[in-house]
Amino acid sequence: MNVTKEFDTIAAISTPPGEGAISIVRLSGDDAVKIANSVFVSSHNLEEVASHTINYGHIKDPKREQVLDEVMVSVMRAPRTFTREDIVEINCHGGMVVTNQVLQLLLREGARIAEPGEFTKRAFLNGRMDLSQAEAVMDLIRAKTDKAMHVALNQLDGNLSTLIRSLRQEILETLAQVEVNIDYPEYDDVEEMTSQLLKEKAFEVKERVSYLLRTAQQGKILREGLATAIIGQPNVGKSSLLNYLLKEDKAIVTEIAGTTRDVIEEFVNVRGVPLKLIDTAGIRETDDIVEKIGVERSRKALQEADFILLLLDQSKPLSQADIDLIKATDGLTRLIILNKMDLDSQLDREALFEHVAADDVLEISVLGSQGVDELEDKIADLFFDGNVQEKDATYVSNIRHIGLLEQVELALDEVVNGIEMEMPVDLVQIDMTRAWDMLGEIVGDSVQDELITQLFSQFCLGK
Ligand SMILES: Nc1nc2c(c(=O)[nH]1)N(C=O)[C@@H](CNc1ccc(C(=O)N[C@@H](CCC(=O)O)C(=O)O)cc1)CN2
Ligand SMILES: Nc1nc2c(ncn2[C@@H]2O[C@H](COP(=O)(O)OP(=O)(O)OP(=O)(O)O)[C@@H](O)[C@H]2O)c(=O)[nH]1
Ligand SMILES: [Mg+2]
Repeated sequence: MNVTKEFDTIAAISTPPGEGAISIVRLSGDDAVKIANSVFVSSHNLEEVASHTINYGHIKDPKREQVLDEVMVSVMRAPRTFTREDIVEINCHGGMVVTNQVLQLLLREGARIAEPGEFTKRAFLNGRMDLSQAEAVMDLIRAKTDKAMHVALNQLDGNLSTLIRSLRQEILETLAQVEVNIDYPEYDDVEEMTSQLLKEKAFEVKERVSYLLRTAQQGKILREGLATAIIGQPNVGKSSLLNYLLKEDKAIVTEIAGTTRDVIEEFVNVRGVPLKLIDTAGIRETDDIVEKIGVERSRKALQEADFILLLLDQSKPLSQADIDLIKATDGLTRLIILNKMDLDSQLDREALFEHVAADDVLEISVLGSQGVDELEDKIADLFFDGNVQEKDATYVSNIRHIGLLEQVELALDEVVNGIEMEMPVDLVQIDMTRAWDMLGEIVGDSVQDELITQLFSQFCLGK
């Protein structure tokens, strides 16, 4: 780790902007206590209070003899703190004006405004957590469902780190053994033995990396939500379905075809699967300029979606336009939904099954709340393979981690191939070492300064 450590004292407002009951201004660094004390008026002297205490008093601008706020101030002495530095947290009354003035005062007294994520960055640089744990802090804040939260918490606990470290350790031991064999060849067939060892280990580690990558698809969905486009012709009930799943009247529903003009996105949790639901304008030929743009956006949403709910109105005959949409979504992950089952059927099922598998078709009535439970079951089944998820399973959900693991997989493949092609051991060693390096990047044992800077800059201010 060669990111230069800075020990100046940083300050930021760590609570969300706006009105609240309390807001917290946080300081971290060597001078945190001194700076806070210089603006704190109280019977407690912060430089003398016991660590991990909270202390009542007032914040006062020493130059202007003006009291800014009545506060509670926590003092936490290094190293048993979040950043492993001295931390002071000033609990202000939760208004933006007062809180900002307190912050300004601290900056005047010698603190520097923190960059986004800088507190967590210090926790990382000071060795309190590794990179994947620091990334989990952000995931935790952004988690949109229980499951996503569990994945993040699990990663914050260091479970992914432990797994990655054990893989690294195994590679390292193998590489060490290879060195020993090369330096002290006791047997004639040492070359052969060494190759076999490398091949076996590369294979073993690769299996485990591949397994982790298989969890990634689900992990990514848990984190970002599954982009799910509701498409179909005008008036089939797309917006009605969105509202039903959301349990909220979000989108406008009318009996007029062409009601939805723009793409509407909403996040909804369906049996633990986080869906980013996208309601679209009904797709049809039209001369209306606004509707035309809407239809174009619908087609774009269709292309970008991970998952498609194609709605048909079963109270109408199957039209060429329906068939066109069925064809356009062929090969994509989709469900065909026949809506308006409360009405008499006009849709020829046999004609439909010429184009789609019966298994992919579901009959519902949004208005009559029929079949929607089955729809939710089906969505959950599709994404969790019908298995009950282990609550504590370790997922890889971070795109950076996924990219690195894919490279590790490739490097390990090269090891296996290299040996099968009887390449010299020292060349194969290079690939094995590369796999070790890239695993290190996940936990941050070997990363570039720029990457660290870039990663933490995505954090919230004050975190
Ligand atoms: N007011 C406040 N609430 C907060 C935080 C914070 O910084 N301030 N956190 C920030 O995100 C989270 C809590 N995370 C924390 C993690 C570690 C330590 C800490 O002091 N760790 C010490 C051990 C402390 C002990 O055992 O007594 C250490 O690791 O050495 C503190 C907070 C959520 N709530
Ligand atoms: N009978 C019946 N009517 C329904 C059902 N679902 C929706 N509708 C009605 O169908 C009409 C159109 O519904 P919307 O949800 O606006 O349809 P849409 O697909 O979003 O239409 P556009 O936005 O115009 O593309 C409304 O009058 C709904 O009340 C259903 O299951 N049964
Ligand atoms: Mg609509």
